[in-house]
Amino acid sequence: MKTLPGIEILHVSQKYKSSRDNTLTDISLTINRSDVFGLLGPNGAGKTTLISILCGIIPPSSGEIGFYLDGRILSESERKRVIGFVPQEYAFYEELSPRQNLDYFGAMYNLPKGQLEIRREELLETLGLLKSADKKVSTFSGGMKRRVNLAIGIIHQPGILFLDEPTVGVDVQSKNAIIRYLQEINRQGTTIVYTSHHMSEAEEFCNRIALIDHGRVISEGYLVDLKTENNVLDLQSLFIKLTGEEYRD
Ligand SMILES: Nc1ncnc2c1ncn2[C@@H]1O[C@H](COP(=O)(O)OP(=O)(O)OP(=O)(O)O)[C@@H](O)[C@H]1O
Repeated sequence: MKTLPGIEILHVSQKYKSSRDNTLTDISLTINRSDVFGLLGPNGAGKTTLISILCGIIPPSSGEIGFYLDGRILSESERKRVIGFVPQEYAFYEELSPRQNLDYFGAMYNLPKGQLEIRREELLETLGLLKSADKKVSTFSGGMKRRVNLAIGIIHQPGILFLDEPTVGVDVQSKNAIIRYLQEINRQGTTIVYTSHHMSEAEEFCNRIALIDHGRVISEGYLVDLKTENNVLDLQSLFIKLTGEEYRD
C-alpha cells in the first residue's frame, strides 16, 4: 500500500470539565492508510481520551481531525460507516450469544441480512468462536470475550479501526489469534490505531508509534527509526528512556 494519509490530527487538546489541567495538549499526528499505529504511554497519559476523540465518542475541546480514504476527506456520515472501535470495556450483551450479538450490532450498521449472515459466520470461524456461537457470552473465558468484543467492532468491515487495549487480560493463544487477525486485515487495507501496555506485542505489531506522556506527544515516528535515534534495542527500553521510571498514579 502507498503512503497515503488516513487520519490527520491537528492541534487537538482536551480538558475535562471536572479537571483543572488539560488531559491532552496540542496533539498533532498524521496516521497513514497502511499503518498499524501504536498510541503508547504510561497510565493516565491520555491514550483512551485521544482514541475516544478520534472515534467521535467525545468532542475535543479544540483542534481538528480529518479522515481520508482513497486520497479524499470523508464526510461526517462516511466517517461513521468507515470507523470501527473496539473499546477496552466489553461492549456486548452478556445474556446474548455471539451470533445474537453480531446480528444485533450488524443490524445497527444496516447491513443487509444475507451479507450480515456471511460476515457473522466468517468472523465466528476466524476468531475461533464457532463452537460456542449459540452460548451466552456471560459463560465465556476472558479470551473468548475479547474475541467477541473484536468481532463486534469489525462486523461492518471498517476501513479504519481503533482498538483500546484489545489483548488485555487474555492468554497467549487468544492474544496471538487477535494479533494475527489484525495483521491480516491491515495487509488487506485496514488502517489500525491501537493502544497497549504490552511493549513486546506493540513492537511486533506496530510500524509507527506515538509516545504520549502527560497528555503530550513526546516522540513519534517509525519504530525502527526511533530505536536507532535513541540508541536502544527494543521498544520497552525506548519507553523507559523517554518516559522515566517513576510511578504515574
Ligand atoms: N471523563 C473524565 N472526566 C475527567 N477526567 C478524566 C475522564 N476520563 C479520563 N480522565 C482523566 O484523564 C487522564 C487521562 O486518562 P486516560 O484514560 O485517557 O489515560 P490512558 O493513557 O488511557 O490511561 P491508562 O493507560 O491507565 O488506561 C487521567 O488523569 C484520567 O483520570
